[in-house]
Amino acid sequence: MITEEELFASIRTQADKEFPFVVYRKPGEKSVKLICQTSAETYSGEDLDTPGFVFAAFDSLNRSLLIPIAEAEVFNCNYENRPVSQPVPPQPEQPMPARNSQDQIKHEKLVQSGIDQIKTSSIDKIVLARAEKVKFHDPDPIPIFRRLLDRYEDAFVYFWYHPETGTWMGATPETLLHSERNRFKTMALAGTQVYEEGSEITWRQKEIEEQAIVTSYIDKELQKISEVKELKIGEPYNVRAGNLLHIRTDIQGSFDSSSALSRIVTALHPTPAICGIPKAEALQFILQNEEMDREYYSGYLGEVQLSKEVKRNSNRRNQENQQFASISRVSNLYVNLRCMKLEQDIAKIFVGGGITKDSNAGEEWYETVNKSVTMRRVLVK
Ligand SMILES: C=C(O[C@@H]1C=C(C(=O)O)C=C[C@H]1O)C(=O)O
Repeated sequence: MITEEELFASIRTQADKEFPFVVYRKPGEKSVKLICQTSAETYSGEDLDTPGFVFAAFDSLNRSLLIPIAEAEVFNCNYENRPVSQPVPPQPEQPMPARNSQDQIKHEKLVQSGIDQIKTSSIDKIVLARAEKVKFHDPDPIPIFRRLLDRYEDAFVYFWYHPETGTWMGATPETLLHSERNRFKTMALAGTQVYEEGSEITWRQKEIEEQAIVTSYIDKELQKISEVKELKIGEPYNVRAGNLLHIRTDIQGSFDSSSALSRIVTALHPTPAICGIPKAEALQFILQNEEMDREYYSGYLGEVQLSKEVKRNSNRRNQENQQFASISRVSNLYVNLRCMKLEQDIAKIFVGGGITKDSNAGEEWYETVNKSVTMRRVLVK
């Protein structure tokens, strides 16, 4: 364990060297982990077989990067969240985009073309995104990362740097895959509304359906993988992510061969929560129409095949509490949402939303503005 001061000093030292690193905290945990690569080398993370931390782009044709544990120093720190003043309803500290801005006109046009495409094709859902450029005042990324840690306890909060990708940060509510030994968990997350303290939560039919089609699509895709067994789909429930609420269904199962992990990830990514249904057609529409490179936004990131020591009690009589330690392999991958790329004094905040035949372009614009609040809030002086 290192102290908070040591943690931030180590990040600075590593950043000065311009060697790859990632520092992150998993949802609901106190411990912040820093993984510092000991060289500037580029390693590929495609196989999901080498223990390390992977950072994969949205478009699988682009490179997936890895910081291998064998090539890195790892530090852990118990981080004490500092209290945040949280105005209700939350007020973003950065100015919101102007009404009828160029960005708004452009995004609404894109969404409308998505709706038209859905109405005239076999596509059910397309997720369309944009990047919002926000100027920030303090070029030092560490205070921004600390505010992310303080504000978003229930998210996967990270700060990643690699010479190949530049600096990225995010606080994502979405798990792509957790796996331990031969068991895995994933989730279907969709539907968005602004969280308002104390008010009763109701969803429109459109949002309920949008989330349900994500669940059944994931179910169907996983069933196609022969190594996947014991698939269980939970009931949908509400989850809060910063200033927003979403509908979530938990999905779990087991697999019976070690190579199944990368097959599951290939089947899931890009999920219908960030790409669409059917996947190939939605992807093609996105790549042809979004007019931006998503880069690592809506890609995935996280721990791959890390060793975890598991202590198990022996069941044998007369050996009370005798423990056996064994090592299991654990992966924790998240979808890279509510994230931004930091370039000098400009933060590029990436935000998107799912479009179905019943969507409205104006509402979709506001959904992306609301989603941008997660990152705007931490870009203060
Ligand atoms: C695409 C994003 O979020 C995804 C899309 C959602 C939606 O369409 O309602 C909700 C949660 C996420 O699965 C994003 O945050 O950029």
